[in-house]
Amino acid sequence: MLTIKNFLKSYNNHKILEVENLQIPEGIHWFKGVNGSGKSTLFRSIAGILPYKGEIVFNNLDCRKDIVAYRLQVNLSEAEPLYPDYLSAYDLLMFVAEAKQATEQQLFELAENLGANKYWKSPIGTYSSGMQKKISLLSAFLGSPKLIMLDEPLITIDDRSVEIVYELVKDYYENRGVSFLLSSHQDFRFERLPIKNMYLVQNQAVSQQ
Ligand SMILES: Nc1ncnc2c1ncn2[C@@H]1O[C@H](COP(=O)(O)OP(=O)(O)OP(=O)(O)O)[C@@H](O)[C@H]1O
Repeated sequence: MLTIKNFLKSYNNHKILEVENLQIPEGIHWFKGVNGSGKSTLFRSIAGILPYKGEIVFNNLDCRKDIVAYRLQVNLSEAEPLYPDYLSAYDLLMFVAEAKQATEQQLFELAENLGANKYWKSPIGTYSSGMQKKISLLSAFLGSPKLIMLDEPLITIDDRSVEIVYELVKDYYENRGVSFLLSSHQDFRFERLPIKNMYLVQNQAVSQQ
């Protein structure tokens, strides 16, 4: 269970999002909203990457107080990942795997599944946007998270990879008890997943649909 209370996020004193009280149960949830509505800001706040006012608690772990334990349970794949050009995805993912206490077996299985092992030893600067996106998606499954946020998971990847992401989400949900927050600015992408709740990010607020 994810609880967000008295949440306020502003950039340069300009309010982006305010959430008085939102309880998100276990399951796969879909966050919709037009470009710039605040979906990435919300996900990055929940991931503990952005400062915010208020309280974010997942499974009794406070995002700011239980820093290490919280981050072992909550993973994020960024919508448009930015990585250093000179690193290889392999080096980067080995580092993330260690931080997330993932086994090499899990890392190698995910890399093979997504086809990332075919190119991951080359520098990231040589990758297409879809190849980078797959590295970001892969990194979000590492370790033993209980909540995975995939921000615009289907943009830039090909149809075959979309199928693989659907299968991974279903597998981690059904067999590992992982909950998911998925975001999309489009209306039609996640119907084939067992979506529990839909939320709309709009007018600086989040409402359940
Ligand atoms: N670092 C920043 N500094 C100032 N404003 C920002 C910053 N990051 C985002 N914003 C603003 O916050 C608002 C929400 O942006 P956010 O990226 O969260 O939206 P989004 O719903 O994820 O959009 P998209 O669907 O285009 O990815 C936008 O108005 C954006 O301009």
